Amino acid sequence: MTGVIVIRHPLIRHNLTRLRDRRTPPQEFRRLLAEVAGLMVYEATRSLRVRRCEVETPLERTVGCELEREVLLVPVLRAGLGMLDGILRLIPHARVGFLGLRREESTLEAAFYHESLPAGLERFEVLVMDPMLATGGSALKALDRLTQAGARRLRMIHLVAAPEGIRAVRSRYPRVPVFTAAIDRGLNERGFILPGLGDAGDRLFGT
Ligand SMILES: O=P(O)(O)OC[C@H]1O[C@H](OP(=O)(O)OP(=O)(O)O)[C@H](O)[C@@H]1O
Ligand SMILES: O=c1cc[nH]c(=O)[nH]1
Ligand SMILES: [Mg+2]
Repeated sequence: MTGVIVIRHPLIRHNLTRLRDRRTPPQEFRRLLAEVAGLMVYEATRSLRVRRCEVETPLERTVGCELEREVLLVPVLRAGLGMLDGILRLIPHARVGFLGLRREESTLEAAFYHESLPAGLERFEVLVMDPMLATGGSALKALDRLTQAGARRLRMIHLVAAPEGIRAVRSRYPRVPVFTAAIDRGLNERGFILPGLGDAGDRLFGT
């Protein structure tokens, strides 16, 4: 599928398996999720544009490069928070915005309950993070809101994606790349990803 990048690094695959394991407790789940997110961001930011700049070394002036645009990280609450620290470790100068979305259990419809975004989203490279892409309803709401607020350069980063969610995002946002560590088989009747890893938010926060 074009625009969908499955990052299959051995360390990511190893840790993802630990995250899938039902016996992994919240403390370990949190650590592993942050670690995998950090490993994924290297690939997810590979195509960020840089521009030439000059730098003075202790010995002489030379040419280097710097990121062309500011980076904005947007974790989708709650589960996206589990990816934030791992990504911030690699992009410490990034700004951070938040979108709070909760999927209603019976309808699987996602509803907003929080938003905190900087002004002038046009100037950012926006990296939206959420470990789970299931029906795609939450991702679409997040993308709709961010584009409505002016974001032009967006990329999604997930841990586990269902084909249903990928199709939903790619059909409405064909130019937004989707990075994931795995594409799973599909959804069960309650909208959970199979085999998946269960409810990421609950496992992260022990609820
Ligand atoms: O693709 P979808 O069908 O919309 O499902 C995916 C969403 O469901 C989960 O969040 P949830 O609503 O459980 O909130 P939480 O992170 O607070 O647990 C997950 O973190 C995604 O945001
Ligand atoms: O499998 C799923 C689907 C939605 N949200 C989750 O946390 N897990
Ligand atoms: Mg949840």
